[in-house]
Amino acid sequence: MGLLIDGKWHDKWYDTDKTGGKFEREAARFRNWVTADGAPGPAGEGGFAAESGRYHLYVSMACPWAHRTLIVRQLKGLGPHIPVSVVHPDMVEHGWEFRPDDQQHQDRLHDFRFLHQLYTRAAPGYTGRVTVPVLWDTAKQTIASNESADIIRMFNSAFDGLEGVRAELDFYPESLRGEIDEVNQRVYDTVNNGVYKAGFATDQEVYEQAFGALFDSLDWLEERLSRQRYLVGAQLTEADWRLFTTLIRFDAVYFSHFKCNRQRISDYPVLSAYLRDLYQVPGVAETVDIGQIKRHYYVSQRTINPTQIVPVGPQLDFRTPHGRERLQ
Ligand SMILES: N[C@@H](CCC(=O)N[C@@H](CS)C(=O)NCC(=O)O)C(=O)O
Repeated sequence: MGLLIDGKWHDKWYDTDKTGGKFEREAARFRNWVTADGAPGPAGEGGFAAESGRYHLYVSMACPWAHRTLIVRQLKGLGPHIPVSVVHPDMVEHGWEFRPDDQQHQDRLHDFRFLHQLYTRAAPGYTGRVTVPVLWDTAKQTIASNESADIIRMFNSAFDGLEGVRAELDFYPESLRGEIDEVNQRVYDTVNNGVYKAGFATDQEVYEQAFGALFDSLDWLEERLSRQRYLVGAQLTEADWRLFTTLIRFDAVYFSHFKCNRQRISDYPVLSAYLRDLYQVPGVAETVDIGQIKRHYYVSQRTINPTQIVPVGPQLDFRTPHGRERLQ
């Protein structure tokens, strides 16, 4: 675990001393937008046109932010157009890395050993964290984006003109944008990032605040989802996929490792059925790897789990009937 400073790797844990024990997530630095014709998007530069085979997606199966991009890639039918490389779940002294002797965890594009090499290829003097996901542009030889929230929006529409892409599936429909943005904001602050705020806190009060906000939001979601099948109504949107990647990790990791232990998702009747409903959407289960998820958190985050022992439980079964069709 570390970061690049002026293009050099330093092995350092997050510094929460400067922020009173609070974990503050660093903003992503590469914020260009892939668009259908290469016109500039809401941020960054133009010239990133959606072309088959041009972009390569780097992910970790463990990372909830990368997971969103894998789900939208899968559901939109972008697999044949955007190949993927998967880093090894252990993120230790060199940060995210590939394992040349392990088929599943190789850099299929550059044959790099470490993900930080990709960042310095894009920006030799880069200072900042080396995070997944990364959307690499083989034409410009740079990182198009390393912000998952942006990448899922690009995947949602920019590639719609390519063969086999499911243009009819829209996870950010115009008419629902206001409501989606509103839900995303609360879910991001208190749930997606909320579990990290609790888990990485180095101050009791800071932890308790994050814990309180997290469970207030989970209670709010439990109530909201008792009336409607999905977060903004009858239609699946990006808001659901953004929540899903935290919920699916919750009982296996966040409950114990991040001390988010007021209750498990399986103790919430509505949220647990909702989680199974999303898991059972065709294509989604293939993006979920609980083994890599557990391995990553318990082995990599040694300040929290110094023994690096990975717990054996819990028993999880997301395949049982969810009964949520009746809310349609
Ligand atoms: N804003 C980024 C955050 C990505 C992120 O923080 N990824 C984590 C993995 S779950 C990471 O790579 N962390 C490495 C680090 O912070 O050094 C996004 O949503 O794309």
